[in-house]
Amino acid sequence: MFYYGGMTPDLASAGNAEARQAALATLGGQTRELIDAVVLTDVPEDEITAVTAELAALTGRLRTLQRTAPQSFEAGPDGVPRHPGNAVIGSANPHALPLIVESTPERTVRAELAFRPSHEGPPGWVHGGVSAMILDHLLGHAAAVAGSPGMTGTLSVRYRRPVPYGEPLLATAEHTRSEGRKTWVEGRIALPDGTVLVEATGLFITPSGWGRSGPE
Ligand SMILES: CCCCCCCC(=O)SCCNC(=O)CCNC(=O)[C@H](O)C(C)(C)COP(=O)(O)OP(=O)(O)OC[C@H]1O[C@@H](n2cnc3c(N)ncnc32)[C@H](O)[C@@H]1OP(=O)(O)O
Repeated sequence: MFYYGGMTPDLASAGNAEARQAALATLGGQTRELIDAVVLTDVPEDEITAVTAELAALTGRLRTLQRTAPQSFEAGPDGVPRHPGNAVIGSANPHALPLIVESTPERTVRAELAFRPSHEGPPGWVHGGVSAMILDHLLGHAAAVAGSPGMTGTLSVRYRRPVPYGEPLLATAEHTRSEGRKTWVEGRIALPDGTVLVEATGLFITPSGWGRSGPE
């Protein structure tokens, strides 16, 4: 486990910290709804202007006290690692789906997901960079589950078919081999019937000084 710090000591204490994380996750979820509403809105222009003014006021309230350090990366009460600020899995990060990654007994990983309208790239389809980001994280998680946590060295993505948003999909990944600090992983995003839409292979490097759980 590693900890970036960033929370004041009183907030980091027990139940207080849990309640705060829950509140931040709720804020993150509401903001995701806002982002999609903005992307899809068709209200009249004067309403857009009025909402924009209200949002500016809300943004100002949140900016009155801002963290200067990243969110912590730590185990939750259920023992599952969590990183609320992460762009892929972070409950408190509106950019995150958030992806919920499960490990299998075979030490592979899987995540059920549905992209959002805000992930659009080509009209009606998901942006290729967003698919790559999801696979990057999932492959990294697979390397970690296999006992070789690391940073992405290379990521190769093959886009087989356009990826829809708003539909259930399944992402899976598994470790293929390791040599010293280098670990190769592969994964894919597929339709529920198994049709592969995007597949990726990645090389993850365990930086010197990291243990089997990440930075120490
Ligand atoms: C559970 C959570 C999952 C989270 C997943 C998140 C994934 C991410 O997004 S990580 C962020 C994106 N990646 C990065 O920012 C990485 C930036 N790069 C770095 O920090 C460093 O270059 C790092 C850590 C990859 C390698 O640094 P370092 O440990 O000094 O490696 P170094 O000693 O030079 O090389 C070790 C070996 O790896 C190889 N290698 C290093 N970098 C690369 C690379 N990019 N591509 C291919 N091979 C590489 C070297 O050739 C060497 O091989 P060999 O042992 O055969 O000679």
